[in-house]
Amino acid sequence: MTSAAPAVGVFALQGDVREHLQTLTALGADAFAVRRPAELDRCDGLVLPGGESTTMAKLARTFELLDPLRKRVAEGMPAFGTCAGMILLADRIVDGAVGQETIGGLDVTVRRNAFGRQVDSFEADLPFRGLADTVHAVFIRAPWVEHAGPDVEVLAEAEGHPVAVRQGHLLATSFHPEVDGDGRVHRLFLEMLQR
Ligand SMILES: NC(=O)CC[C@H](N)C(=O)O
Repeated sequence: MTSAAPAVGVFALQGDVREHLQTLTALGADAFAVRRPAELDRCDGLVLPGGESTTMAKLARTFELLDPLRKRVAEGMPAFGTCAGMILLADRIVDGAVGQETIGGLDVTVRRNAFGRQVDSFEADLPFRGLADTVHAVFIRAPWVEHAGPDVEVLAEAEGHPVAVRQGHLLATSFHPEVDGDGRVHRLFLEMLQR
């Protein structure tokens, strides 16, 4: 990094927080856990990890983070959601829990647990737009993008459905680049912070 390390929070009320913190730190970011609004205030950008999206939304509501998160994302703070994090960034959910809330911002409809129970978890090497080599993608009860609005750029697909998307300051993957990944997708996100 040429300038000061960007302050990148990882939503840490639930989910695979540690893997993201390690990946971001290895790439030179000032990475820290976000559990309170004051920690969110420090963020130049935010990662929403994998986990369980209904639980994450409920906890965010309980800990009075949901509305501050919506506000920061709506104001343009870069955010990167992986798996459950993608669901949290989506404007619309298919097969969500009744009344399931999201942060929103990404003009997509995501289908939860889309790849079906028989393949709850799988791995694939996927071409990824903007990256020279394929990305090793680990899917764990993953969503896919069922419908994407006109401003959404599809970066990767699996089984004919978008599994990595970008829209302006928002990046989301159905899979877990923080697990078994090489940091290239996180680096892409850190580049979005420099703009
Ligand atoms: N690995 C994951 O993040 C799974 C997401 C989970 N199926 C959900 O709906 O929240």
